[in-house]
Amino acid sequence: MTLTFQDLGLSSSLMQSISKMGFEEPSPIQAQTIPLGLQNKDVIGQAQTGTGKTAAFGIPLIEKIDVKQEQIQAVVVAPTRELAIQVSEELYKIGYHKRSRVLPIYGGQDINRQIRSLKKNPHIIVGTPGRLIDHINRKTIRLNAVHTVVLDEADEMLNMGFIEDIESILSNVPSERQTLLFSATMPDPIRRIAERFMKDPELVKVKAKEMTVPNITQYYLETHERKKFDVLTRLLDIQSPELAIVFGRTKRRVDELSEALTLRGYTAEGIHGDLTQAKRMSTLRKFKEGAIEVLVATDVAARGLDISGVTHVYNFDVPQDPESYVHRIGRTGRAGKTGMAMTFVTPRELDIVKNIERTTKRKMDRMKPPTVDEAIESQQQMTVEKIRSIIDSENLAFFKRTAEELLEEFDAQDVVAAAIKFMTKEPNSVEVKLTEEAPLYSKSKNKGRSSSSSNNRRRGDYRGRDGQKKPNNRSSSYGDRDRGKGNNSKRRYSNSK
Ligand SMILES: Nc1ncnc2c1ncn2[C@@H]1O[C@H](COP(=O)(O)OP(=O)(O)OP(=O)(O)O)[C@@H](O)[C@H]1O
Ligand SMILES: [Mg+2]
Repeated sequence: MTLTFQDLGLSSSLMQSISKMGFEEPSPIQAQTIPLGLQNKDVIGQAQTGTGKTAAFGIPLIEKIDVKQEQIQAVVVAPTRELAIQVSEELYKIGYHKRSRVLPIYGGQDINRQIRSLKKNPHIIVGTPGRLIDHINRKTIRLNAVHTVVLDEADEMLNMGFIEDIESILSNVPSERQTLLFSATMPDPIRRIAERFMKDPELVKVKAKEMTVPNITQYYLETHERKKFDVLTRLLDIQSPELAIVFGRTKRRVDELSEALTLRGYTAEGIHGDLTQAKRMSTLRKFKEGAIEVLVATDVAARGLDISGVTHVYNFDVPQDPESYVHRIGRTGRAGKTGMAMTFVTPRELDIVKNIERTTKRKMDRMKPPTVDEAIESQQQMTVEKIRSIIDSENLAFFKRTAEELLEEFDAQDVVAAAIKFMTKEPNSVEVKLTEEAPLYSKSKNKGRSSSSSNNRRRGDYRGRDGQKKPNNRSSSYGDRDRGKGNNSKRRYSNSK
């Protein structure tokens, strides 16, 4: 029998919130972490992307909040502003009926306004390390009543150079506390933090044969650097994703790709660490609302992002290492939904695919780059479907006389063919500029080569949050067989079974 949230002995106000959020049953990491959290045990949690780690710590954390006590009782530390916002929104929803107060605290926001918000006695704060330290130093935050600390995406905080800040935060909260740490990997510095600052932590590692969830179908396409862009646009035409994320290796790449896609008639925008906070937020908002179909991003920019409705991930440039592959494709196939991931590799990069497959213990299927004809064919197919649905649903009386006239003059087949041609998106060959990237060499072959995107790994990169997407009726006949399955309003995990 599967465990229910009821079995976990949650209070009625939390049960109410959880059911309003549409969660039917706990995900595996939740089933294991929530009881430990409620027993005040320290926990180190590791689980696949998109499997509900936020609620895994959020539910016990909020259960333990005493709303009558007007003090900060829990601190969640997250690597970026967008992630801090995303986590605090999820905690707000979980604590909605309990009326617990959550405040996100991050850099780039007016500090005086934050100080005023802090005076309103939030029960929980979710902050980025730098800004939390700032408030600790200014003594504008009182942490003496904190009984729970959560470190979310600890390895990412390490990558971003926050390790000392985290140590300093942990030294500033009462030692009689519970600490929960979530990390995709456990490099030594994180292990040391666990040894130094945690009490007998219980390791909750959701056993998964594979690092990636099974509901993402994974493909690789062998293609030459110069052909990648055409392959991408053909795939976009054929697969017609609802929302797609295209990953590029560098910031320049992201800028050039989003510009090139726009020139070719796609609604695309890019996010990376050099853009202003306001710009990144507005781009993410548009993407969540469906006003942008294609989001082009660097690895770090998209980490942890929980955007519902991302159906396709394209690795325009092969990812640096297996971990970044796992995080990239993990932007789709979240909460049990299905997704597709396509990784472009140049012939010299084929080793990297092998290496990823070895690490994730999952084979990628080979997909042949589509030809122009296939792209046109599928566009035609879409036109035909459009015509079918117009015939089914619309009153065409007004157009019939003209149709008769045309049919008197021409052969029926010619008339229909002309109409299909007119309605079908022609392949667009507007010239675009893309600077070539050198192939990435497999690490095992070429140790010590510095990573070309490491300059993206810096403070203040960002994430965003789930949103609703406008309905999109486009459909296609190729490559997206699983699309839309599982997008029902009840949210259920199927990837654990
Ligand atoms: N029990 C549940 N049933 C259905 N949906 C859930 C459940 N728990 C969480 N979700 C939803 O699943 C989505 C992914 O959750 P979350 O962002 O916490 O994943 P994560 O494990 O932290 O992923 P990442 O490793 O990418 O950070 C969210 O939209 C969340 O609301
Ligand atoms: Mg997360």
